[in-house]
Amino acid sequence: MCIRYYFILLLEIVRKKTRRFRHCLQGYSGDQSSKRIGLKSSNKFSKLVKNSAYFNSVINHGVSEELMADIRVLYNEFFNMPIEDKLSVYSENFGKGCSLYTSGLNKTKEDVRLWKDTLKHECHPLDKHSPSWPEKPARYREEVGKYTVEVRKMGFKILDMIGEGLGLSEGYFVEVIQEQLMAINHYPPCPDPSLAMGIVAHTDPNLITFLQQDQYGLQIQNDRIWMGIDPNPNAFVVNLGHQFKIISNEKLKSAEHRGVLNSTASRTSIVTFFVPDLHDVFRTWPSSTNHFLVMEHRSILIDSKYNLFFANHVKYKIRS
Ligand SMILES: O=C(O)CCC(=O)C(=O)O
Ligand SMILES: [Fe+2]
Repeated sequence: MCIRYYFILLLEIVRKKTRRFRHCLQGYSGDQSSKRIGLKSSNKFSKLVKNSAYFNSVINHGVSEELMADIRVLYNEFFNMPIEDKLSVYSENFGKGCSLYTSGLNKTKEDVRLWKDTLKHECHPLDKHSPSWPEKPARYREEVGKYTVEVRKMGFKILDMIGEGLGLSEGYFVEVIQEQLMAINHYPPCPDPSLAMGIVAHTDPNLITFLQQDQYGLQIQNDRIWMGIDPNPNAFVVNLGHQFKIISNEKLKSAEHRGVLNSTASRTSIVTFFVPDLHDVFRTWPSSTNHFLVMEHRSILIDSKYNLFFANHVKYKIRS
């Protein structure tokens, strides 16, 4: 579906309505930006996450490598299906439910084109959401269902470890996490990667994100320098979102990241977002924990500006 954008992009360049991204031509230069850690030692994990503005690549996470590989194959099949097979889930109305869309969500306001197709849907509870998932490939619902359950287990294990560092009781996040969403971003090879972006610089607005990837393309910003994240297909990249920054009193940071393109290989990132209801967080946050900022944000968030706050937050910041 992306290919039609090529011509739009060329036209925009001619009309000087867009610019070239030199940084897209940079390659992956080693695993400088993420620390690879196992899930054995919770202390080590919470310390690392606390002291690091970086993403962390998690290994020994408990999700089987076989399942991760199957999911990779499944999504490659999905995105390579004929358009007619994908049309049943195609939608440009980003809301609840399952949708497949090309480029960004707000094309008229974008000042950069995103060279990607994204499939997104909710995951939990499974029996409520899986009937809206794609019917093809035929094993989609069964396999992705298994995956969401495994990722959920891993997610709460990691959250418990981080929670320990914040003084929260075990299982705290199970009580407040309301939504588990998946976004699968497919970036086909781009004839000229300097004309477009995969996904522009942003921090995730949710609590925590778990990302599986197969090719280089994900970068994070550190001290104003963009650095590549190791594309280890068996690791999960754990990325703290803006909600974590709020509820941790800014002890934890959410890193700005983006996805760049390449001209030879396609790339797929399989991303799971955990989203708590912040009302629940504020209601249940233990009084023994220092939560000055939680209190400060409560007034901002628990009112009519709540939606606006997140809408503004996800508004992409374009940097070249
Ligand atoms: O594709 C990637 O590596 C990044 C995706 C991402 O940041 C997102 O979906 O929020
Ligand atoms: Fe993101």
